[in-house]
Amino acid sequence: MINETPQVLTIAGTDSSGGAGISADLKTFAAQGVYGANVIVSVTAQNTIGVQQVQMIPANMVTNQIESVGTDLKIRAFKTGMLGDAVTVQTVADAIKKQQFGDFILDPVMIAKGGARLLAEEAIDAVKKELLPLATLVTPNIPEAEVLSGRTISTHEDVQKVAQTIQKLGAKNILLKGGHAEGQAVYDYVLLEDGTHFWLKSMRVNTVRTHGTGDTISAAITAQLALGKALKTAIILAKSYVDATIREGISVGHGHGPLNHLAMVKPLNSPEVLDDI
Ligand SMILES: Nc1ncnc2c1ncn2[C@@H]1O[C@H](COP(=O)(O)OP(=O)(O)OP(=O)(O)O)[C@@H](O)[C@H]1O
Ligand SMILES: Cc1ncc(CO)c(N)n1
Repeated sequence: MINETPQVLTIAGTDSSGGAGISADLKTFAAQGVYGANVIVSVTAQNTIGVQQVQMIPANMVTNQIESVGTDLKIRAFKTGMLGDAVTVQTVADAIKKQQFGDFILDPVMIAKGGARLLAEEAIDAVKKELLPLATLVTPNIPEAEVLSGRTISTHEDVQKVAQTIQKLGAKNILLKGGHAEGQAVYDYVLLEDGTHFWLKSMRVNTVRTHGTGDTISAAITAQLALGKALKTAIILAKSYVDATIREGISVGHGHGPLNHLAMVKPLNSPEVLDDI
């Protein structure tokens, strides 16, 4: 008998250039060895240079996609990415409360690398009130953490204080990603539900090919939780994965290029091809 394949879900937007959003999530899920389902809340005309257009999907279609997944698949963990507007945030919150999808990783996507808004200003309150309290882990980058907390970050001490403020808003566990800071090392900070914390330090890769790094790390954590890892282990494994996808980069597009999601997949062991034996 075949054991049931671990199944996960992403609820997010598409990126026509294939590097971020749903594309990054599904590639990450596959590379991490889990089965990925996808609920699409928005379609973006986007490339490595910027976001040219955003089209939101109607609320009832978002609800129906979530119900279709819920009535058939056994989702062990799920994540949200770009949610676009307040109606969609509310729709997703209402729909996921009716499901048993396991651990919820909330990636509070707000602004794309090129500067385009992926979450309306008026939707920020809805994310804080409706989604933060439901999440197992929230994964803001520095600007997103500043918006959620209403405080600014310039030092490592600020990072810790901001994470504590976000926890007081109702978030259980926080991964505050440090990619947007400066310096030769990147420091991600994790504050856990029990009040313990740790830093993940890695060397910064000098590259512009960082499109979808946030999507990728949150998808990898989702996958590792579905595979049964404890949260701390899942975060560490996911960080190692995103680091490899940046380090072993590929060359696509003219701007912030995508990651190499297959960085850790070993080349196949090819057979020798013989005319005769
Ligand atoms: N140049 C880099 N070199 C090494 N690691 C990086 C680099 N940039 C980002 N990271 C890592 O990638 C992960 C995502 O961090 P970041 O702060 O860039 O998220 P993000 O802004 O949400 O990403 P995006 O908006 O592209 O999806 C973190 O673990 C961070 O440490
Ligand atoms: C659709 C989409 N989701 C998330 C991001 C952030 O990486 C992006 N650029 N586009």
